[in-house]
Amino acid sequence: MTIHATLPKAELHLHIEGTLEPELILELAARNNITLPHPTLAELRAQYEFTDLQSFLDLYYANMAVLITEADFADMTRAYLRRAQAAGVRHAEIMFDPQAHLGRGIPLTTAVGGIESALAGSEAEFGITTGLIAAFLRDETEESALAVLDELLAAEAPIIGIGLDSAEVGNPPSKFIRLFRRAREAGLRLVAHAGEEGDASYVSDALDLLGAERIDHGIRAIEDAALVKRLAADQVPLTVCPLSNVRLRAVDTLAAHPLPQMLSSGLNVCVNSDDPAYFGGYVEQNFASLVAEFGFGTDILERLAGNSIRSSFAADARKAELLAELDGWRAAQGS
Ligand code: HPA
Ligand SMILES: [Zn+2]
Repeated sequence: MTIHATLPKAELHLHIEGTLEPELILELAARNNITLPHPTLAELRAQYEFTDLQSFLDLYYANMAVLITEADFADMTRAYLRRAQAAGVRHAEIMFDPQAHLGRGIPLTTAVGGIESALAGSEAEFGITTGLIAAFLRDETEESALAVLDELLAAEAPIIGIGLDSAEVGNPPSKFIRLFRRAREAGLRLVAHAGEEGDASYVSDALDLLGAERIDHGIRAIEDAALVKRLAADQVPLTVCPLSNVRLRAVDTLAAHPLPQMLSSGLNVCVNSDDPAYFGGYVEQNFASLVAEFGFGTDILERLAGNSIRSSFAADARKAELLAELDGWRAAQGS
């Protein structure tokens, strides 16, 4: 195993629907008698050339059509956990898109039940502790999100928090103030995508208007020096996804990615895979690309992994256990 795979880490920015590999899409389509618009592996794979966030989202939502039964959701989730174990992931906080499934006529209980049945066995089977986050689609209305949140709460769905994803620009945090207030009152943790395609104001508004505890992406915060100072002072966690940013052209090249500048500005950044089946790599491949591009050494890898563990919503005892494992990893590097 490479050192990027042995590095003990938490993955905090992961859309479970974005882990559907093309092979599994075809397998589930066959199992459910669904005819796909791109029915062969070659044709399907040819669709994975994205020009921006929306061109990715169009395929991501279309491919979800193969998820019909609880077993489908469970198989997808177990495949991710198996792959994450090989990537050195020891704790995973997993987002899913309840509205995307409800919109296709799939009951919430099917999606949540299937994902949860895989998560329930994760610690024993894969050594990965987990948390489930319901992400709301920011291009749908706040009323829709509120209704789905109420349904999740009424069903006592095993979620630890809520997030905000999908098309960012034109759907700012101010649209979801009531949603986040209600989730906070229900005792849920709060995260939001911000500053992926949207400018730095999306990041500050997610903090100020929504009370987000963690920002997914946040890379465009770097354009606002005052915001960078604030994020550094408050050590706001930013779940950065380098290969995603390259594939969705949020940055021109990996060499142009702001991660090194974010690190030198003292920001609390960690590395994540976002939608690994779509963006060319799981989390250890994100680390490997960063090492190849920027020459990050053991100290930076340890800092990034430490940030991921400390920024997680895992219990304090679990965080302490993983930080001790990270110490052990560092010692084993002989430095
Ligand atoms: O990278 C993403 N950005 C926004 N919404 C998403 N939904 C799945 N992946 C993403
Ligand atoms: Zn994301």
